Amino acid sequence: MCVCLFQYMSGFGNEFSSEDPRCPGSLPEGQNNPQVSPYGLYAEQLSGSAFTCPRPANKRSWLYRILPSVKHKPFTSVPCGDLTENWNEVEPDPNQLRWLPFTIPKATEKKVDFVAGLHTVCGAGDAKSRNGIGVHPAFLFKFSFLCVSLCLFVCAVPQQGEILITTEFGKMMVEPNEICVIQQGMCFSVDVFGETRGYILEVYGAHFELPDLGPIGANGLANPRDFLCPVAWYEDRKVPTGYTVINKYQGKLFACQQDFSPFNVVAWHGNYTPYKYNLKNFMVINCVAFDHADPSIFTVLTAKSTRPGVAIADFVIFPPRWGVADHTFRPPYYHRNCMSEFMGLIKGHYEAKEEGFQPGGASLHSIMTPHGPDVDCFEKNSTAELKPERVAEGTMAFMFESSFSMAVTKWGLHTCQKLDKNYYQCWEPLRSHFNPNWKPGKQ
Ligand SMILES: O=C(O)Cc1cc(O)ccc1O
Ligand SMILES: [Fe+2]
Repeated sequence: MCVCLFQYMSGFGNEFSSEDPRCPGSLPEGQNNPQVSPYGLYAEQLSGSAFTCPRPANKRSWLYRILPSVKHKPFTSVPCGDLTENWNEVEPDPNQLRWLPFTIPKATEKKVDFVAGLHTVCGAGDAKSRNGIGVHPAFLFKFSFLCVSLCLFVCAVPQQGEILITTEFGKMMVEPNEICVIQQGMCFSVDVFGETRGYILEVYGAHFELPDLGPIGANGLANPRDFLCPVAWYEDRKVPTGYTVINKYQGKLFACQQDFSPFNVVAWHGNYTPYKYNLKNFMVINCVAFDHADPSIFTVLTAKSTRPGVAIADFVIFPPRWGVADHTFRPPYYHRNCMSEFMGLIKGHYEAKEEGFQPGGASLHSIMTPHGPDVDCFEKNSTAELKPERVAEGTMAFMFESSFSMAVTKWGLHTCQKLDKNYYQCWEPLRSHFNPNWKPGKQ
């Protein structure tokens, strides 16, 4: 475990600025492109939105670096392993799907780095038209140096083991129950300190935003001040083997070599940055009268589509909270959804399925596929005394909810060998309680 302490700046989408303290004055004052930048640095812009995007959606950062990113040898294609964007590998499967915890390679086995540790389980859409998503459970043991520059927006959810993410903007230590977002084009590397597992959501063409709060008011859910962005940190070193930068481009991986560290940014400013967020800071809104509120009240981040209110992907959590609803079946309801629901469990037990859905595992309930509480949950909660009680204590389940109809990959259905073939059986014992002689007020 790494005990280094890192510094962060707080806020969501702020205009941040940061200088590595070893080089005071490295950020040019009053302009972005001085004829000669302080300390002889190169100025480089990273655009996260079209130049012409309206101001609230306009994102870019200026990086002042020892050498510019352009100084690299040509990219060549490298194997993608289990990372895919081929959504036609297997026949569509509309069933409720559940996976047992994905296996993490053991310390004795060969090292698995971040890229080799990614396995696409489901997704949809197309990176070329920049409309779609991919879900990649990640499990790896040891890190070998790699830099990854991705053409997408990545939301990483570590489930076991902390991950040290070095980016062009600085370093972030992200532990389970925290999430981090790396944005399109940002170069980063991942260090792990033992057996590590997590979930990655890749969004091809939209930024994650905080959801609107509507009638909730100005505060609540994920508050902007709880998002943390790294501070500038650079290294000026060469390694005999050179550096490999892996680029995910149009759904495929490419590698290039360069003889200097890509983490050579001495100072930067802008509103396009990586960030992390601790889920314990989520200010939970919940029903205090009756009925079960839709899980959209637990949305941490949303990547909006162009249709109002319809997300390419929402990142939703099921945090510890009080359940107090009167005369109500309190757990999730039975439902069929026009959205796809991919769920994972960071820790604890999920309220609708105390057993079977395990930390490090996953489930997928596709568009209009019926799902809901298992039989134990239904029977228990139909007769439970409705006193105020803590729900999901010590638990953190999450959902990637998407308007895309997701395809499951060959890896997800077969190769991983983690598909729980008996999942449907958790609803089999549900029996009819129908009583045709039922009279109002007599039950
Ligand atoms: O299916 C699930 O378990 C997720 C979910 C939870 C909830 O409280 C309401 C709807 C929903 O899809
Ligand atoms: Fe659901």
